[in-house]
Amino acid sequence: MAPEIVKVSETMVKPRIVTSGERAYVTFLAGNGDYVKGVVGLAKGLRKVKSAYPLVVAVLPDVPAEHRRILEAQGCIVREIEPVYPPENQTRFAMAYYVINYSKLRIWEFVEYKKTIYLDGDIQVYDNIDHLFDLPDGYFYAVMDCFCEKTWSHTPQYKIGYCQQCPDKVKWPTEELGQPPSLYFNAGMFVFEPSLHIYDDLLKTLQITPSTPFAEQDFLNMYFKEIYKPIPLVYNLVLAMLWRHPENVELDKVKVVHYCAAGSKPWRYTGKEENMQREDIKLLVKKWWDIYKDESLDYKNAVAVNNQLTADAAEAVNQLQPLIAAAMSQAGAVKYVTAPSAA
Ligand SMILES: O=c1ccn([C@@H]2O[C@H](COP(=O)(O)OP(=O)(O)O)[C@@H](O)[C@H]2O)c(=O)[nH]1
Ligand SMILES: OC[C@H]1O[C@H](O[C@@H]2[C@@H](O)[C@H](O)[C@@H](O)[C@H](O)[C@@H]2O)[C@H](O)[C@@H](O)[C@H]1O
Ligand SMILES: [Mn+2]
Repeated sequence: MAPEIVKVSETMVKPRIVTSGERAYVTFLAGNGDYVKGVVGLAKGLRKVKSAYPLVVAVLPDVPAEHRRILEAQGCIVREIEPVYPPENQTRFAMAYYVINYSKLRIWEFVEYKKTIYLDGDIQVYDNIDHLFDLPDGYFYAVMDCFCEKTWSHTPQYKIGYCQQCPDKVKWPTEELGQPPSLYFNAGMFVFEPSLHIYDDLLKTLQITPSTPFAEQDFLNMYFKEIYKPIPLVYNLVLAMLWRHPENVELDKVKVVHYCAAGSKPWRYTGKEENMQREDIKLLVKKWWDIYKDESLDYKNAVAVNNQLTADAAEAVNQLQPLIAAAMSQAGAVKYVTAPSAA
């Protein structure tokens, strides 16, 4: 039986006055390596789709001052967080570096925002998704993951070829393995509400939860299991879906692309890894680079363009003013039109 995917309306049902301070996109940056390029690309992509909300970057202490400067120069709000480590145990993570991803949990402390959308640094937004902030409060929204990549080879679902993306292809053997796995989301993108209460409980629960191969992604799936609501795949295309479940993907409708397949990080792309010579992968990597290299999307240029447009508009009103006054005096009206002062 197919899981119920939340119907997302792209137009607000009732326009609600929201002070932009209530909402923000949040991403996470660790280390002094090249992920900073991913975050710069994300900041420019959100600007290109005219998102109305800021991008907050939660940085670990090891992110160098130069990288923080680059991000601030791109209009990001940079906030330092302390690392979060899972309890000591012998887990082998699917990727050794996943251990740092538990630090993502710090973003529940960002309670100056009522509603936030988390995006990995290896994600790009190609269509405006601000409407997701209007999803009803009290739930955890994210896109369902896929179990078919080798990174899942430690799981029973991988071993029997079961995937939640096609639950009828290989039936889950309940008599042998009990209940099928609960719906499982990819933790590279999710809509959530920061809360100090949840934050404290997350950290407390983490300390008594043995770590598992997909680190904080497994933990978040366990923790939010009761309130998780799947949203359409267009909001987080995990690249492996292109070759594992092409029947579920309409690439021209995809709004958010998650470059998480091995070898697909655009800023490191060599095309040598498996699947990386696919035409759709090459196109998506080029799309990412087109935004990353587009200087008109740099914060300083975008602000300059915006200021110029504002000044031009004020000048146009000033030039129109006497014509309006003359027309109104001819029409016998005596009221005087004053132009808005130039910003
Ligand atoms: O060296 C690193 C590794 C990871 N990350 C952050 O942690 C997120 C999750 O890691 P990654 O996206 O590589 O995991 P994947 O989605 O590929 O499994 C990244 O997107 C970055 O935001 C980072 O900043 N530096
Ligand atoms: O720390 C665990 C990570 O787990 C997830 O990545 C995985 C997952 O998507 C698998 O399904 C894919 O097979 C794999 O390629 C991919 O790396 C999140 O994207 C990332 O943000 C982070 O939570
Ligand atoms: Mn990722």
